[in-house]
Amino acid sequence: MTDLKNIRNFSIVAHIDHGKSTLADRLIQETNTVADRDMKEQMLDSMDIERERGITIKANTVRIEYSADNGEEYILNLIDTPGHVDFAYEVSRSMRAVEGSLLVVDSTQGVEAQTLANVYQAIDADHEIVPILNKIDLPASDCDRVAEQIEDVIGIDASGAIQVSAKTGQGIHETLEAIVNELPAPQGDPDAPLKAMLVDSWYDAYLGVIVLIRVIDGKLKKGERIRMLSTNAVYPVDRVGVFTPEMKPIDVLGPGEIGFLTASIKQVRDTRVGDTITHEKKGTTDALDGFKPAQPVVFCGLFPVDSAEFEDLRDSIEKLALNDASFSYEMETSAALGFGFRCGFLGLLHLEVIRDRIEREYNIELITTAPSVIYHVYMKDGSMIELHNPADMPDLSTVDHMEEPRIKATILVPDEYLGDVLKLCQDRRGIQLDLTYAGSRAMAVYDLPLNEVVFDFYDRLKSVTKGYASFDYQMEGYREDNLVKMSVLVNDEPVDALSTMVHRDRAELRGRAMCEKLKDLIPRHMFKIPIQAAIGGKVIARETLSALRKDVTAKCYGGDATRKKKLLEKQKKGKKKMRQFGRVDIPQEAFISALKMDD
Ligand SMILES: Nc1nc2c(ncn2[C@@H]2O[C@H](COP(=O)(O)OP(=O)(O)OP(=O)(O)O)[C@@H](O)[C@H]2O)c(=O)[nH]1
Repeated sequence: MTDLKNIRNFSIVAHIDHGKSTLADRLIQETNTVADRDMKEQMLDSMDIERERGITIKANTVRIEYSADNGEEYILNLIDTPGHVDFAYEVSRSMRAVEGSLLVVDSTQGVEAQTLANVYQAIDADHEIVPILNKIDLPASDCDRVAEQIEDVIGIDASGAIQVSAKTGQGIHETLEAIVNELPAPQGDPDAPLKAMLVDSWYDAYLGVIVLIRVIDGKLKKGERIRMLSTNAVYPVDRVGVFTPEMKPIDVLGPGEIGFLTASIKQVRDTRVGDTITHEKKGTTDALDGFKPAQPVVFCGLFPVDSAEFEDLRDSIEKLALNDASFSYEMETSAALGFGFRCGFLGLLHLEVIRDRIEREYNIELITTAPSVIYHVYMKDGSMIELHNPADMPDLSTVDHMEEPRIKATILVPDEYLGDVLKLCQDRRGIQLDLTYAGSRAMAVYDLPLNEVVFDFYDRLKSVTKGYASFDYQMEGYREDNLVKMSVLVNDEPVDALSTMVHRDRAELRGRAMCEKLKDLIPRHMFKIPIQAAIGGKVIARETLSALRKDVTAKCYGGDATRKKKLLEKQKKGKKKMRQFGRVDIPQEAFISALKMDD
């Protein structure tokens, strides 16, 4: 057990790509926590997808031993936090497990929307904050300007900001010294009843569920029996340990320490992030401040392209859910797509990550239906339904009114692109709440319907600003609006997987755009195919896909058999990624592409 005054717990907050992971790697390397030969780039990003995409998804932790210039030995616990808006909830709870933050800002770029969102979370958690200006090795680095910006925009003192190059290692020693000298030591009572915070949990194929904890008071040893305060479930502890970053068993975790326990807990769902862990006997009854489980906000259907793979899909989804309590699923049947699952995600990135993993790790080709948010449908009889799937929309005559979820979005953008950003927000039914300037950049705050954002807002924002805008959001509750369900009919058959909720005023525009897109996406058939968008029974847009004149093999005159075979095979292959709706084959990509709006 380490003396409290020699422990420092911290996280790193930064905008994506400002160098958080590189800095963490460098701190680990400088203190020889990992032998140089074992040092892979981005030590903390352990999942393959994370490494490939260069994003940090799950919170990771490392314990660093550091001999400071004052001659004392310190334990520094770093909790790495995800950098993407979808995972804001994970950031907030990791923050509550530590006392300080390094605020990393790329000195060639400046403060971005994510920096703001994360640093406010750190301030909320009462953190001491050490500003760090990274990438000073680059010619475009401008530390004075960025330090001033940190003071203007965030409102913290940046005069002592440390100038660092996580690439060359410059400033790393100063950073370690600042962690020791400027961040506060944790407080806690080793003799009080055990009180530990459940920070995170995940599934490991060998060890079962691993629980990341921060001990507040008391001590935890292997072999003891613990109780989860929220459920009262009791488990015998098999192991306690720390991350170096490999898992290393230790005898006891004391106050102020961050480490893990395993306790033959069967699934991640049995552990609630933010929960209080204590001893079964003589434990504390005083739970940590309220925690709220992460709620999925975006829903979509996942169906196998090949319906024979349904059981494989079920298997993969169950396995993924074991490891990710914020991902929800239930079985769904679609008239068009057969058996599949309706799944809930924290946001679009989360959706993409899960979809990628199913396709890649389990080798199942998927059809993803239009993502939807949760609408509140108020019925004439006074009841309220949470609508997760437009296909389940009740008959309009029974509906009184509907509400949709709203967000508060913060966008930071260089002046010259501001006009395009305002237009984009306007087109997405946004209401401007605030518009301010910091240097040559504008900060726009908008109230926007979540529905208009989940699909491709971020992509559009990046494209109209050439990648210079940054964006962050938080949920703001529900508001009534004039919403309708738009169905799509292909060859007079409704395709439920293409139905979406839209604002009444935009339905025509949206419907027309969708029909035009589908006309390009659906291959021509031997017959004419009408493509229609409708609200209730009323058609609001229509396109016709003309018939194919000739058989693909017709020009072979039946003469060259191999060529004919080749053509047919090619056709078959093309078909594999399609699904049949009535007599029409619709390619997989149509389900997503048809919904992308080109504003
Ligand atoms: N020149 C230079 N490049 C750096 C420095 N620090 C980081 N980089 C580069 O900047 C890019 C982003 O760095 P990361 O450490 O992956 O950024 P991050 O903030 O962890 O990103 P997320 O994990 O997605 O949140 C990488 O290509 C790094 O090699 C630096 O000090 N100088």
